Amino acid sequence: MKIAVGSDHAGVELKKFVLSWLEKHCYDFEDMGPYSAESVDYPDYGHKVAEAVARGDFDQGILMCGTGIGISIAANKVKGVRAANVCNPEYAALARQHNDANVLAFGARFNDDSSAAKILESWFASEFEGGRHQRRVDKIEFCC
Ligand SMILES: O=C(CO)[C@H](O)[C@H](O)COP(=O)(O)O
Repeated sequence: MKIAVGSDHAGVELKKFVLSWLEKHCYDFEDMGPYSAESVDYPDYGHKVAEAVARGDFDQGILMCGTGIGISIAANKVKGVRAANVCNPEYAALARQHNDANVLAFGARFNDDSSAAKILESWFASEFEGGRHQRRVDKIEFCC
C-alpha cells in the first residue's frame, strides 16, 4: 500500500513520527512536505496529498495540521477524496469501516507520538465494511 503524507508547519514534528511509524511497519510512503517548521498554508499540502490520492498515485493519504480541521476541509474539496479528521482510535476505525475514508487527518497540537501511533494502528487494522455503507458512500459524490 502506498501512502502520501503531508502536513503544515504545525504538523511537521508529528509527521516525522508518522513517517518513522510507516517505515517500521513496512509501508511504501512519500513525504509530500513541508520539510521545515517555517509557516506554510495548510490548503497547499491538503490539496497536494488529496490530488495525489485522487489521481491514483497513492492508495491513501495522511495529513496533519494543528487541529486536523483545516487540512481535512481542504482535502475534501478534491473529488474522490474522503478525508476524516480523527480524534481517537475509535474514530479512525469507523472512518475506514463506515466511510471508506481514504485520507486520515489528525491534529498535531492534540496528539503526541503515543496517541498518533494508536490512531495509525486502528486506521490500518480496519477495512471498509461495504453493504449499506457503500450505498451511503456512493451518495457522497452525487451532491449538486
Ligand atoms: O490547525 C490548523 C488549521 O486547521 C493550522 O495548523 C493552524 O491554523 C495554524 O495556525 P498558526 O499559523 O497560528 O500556527
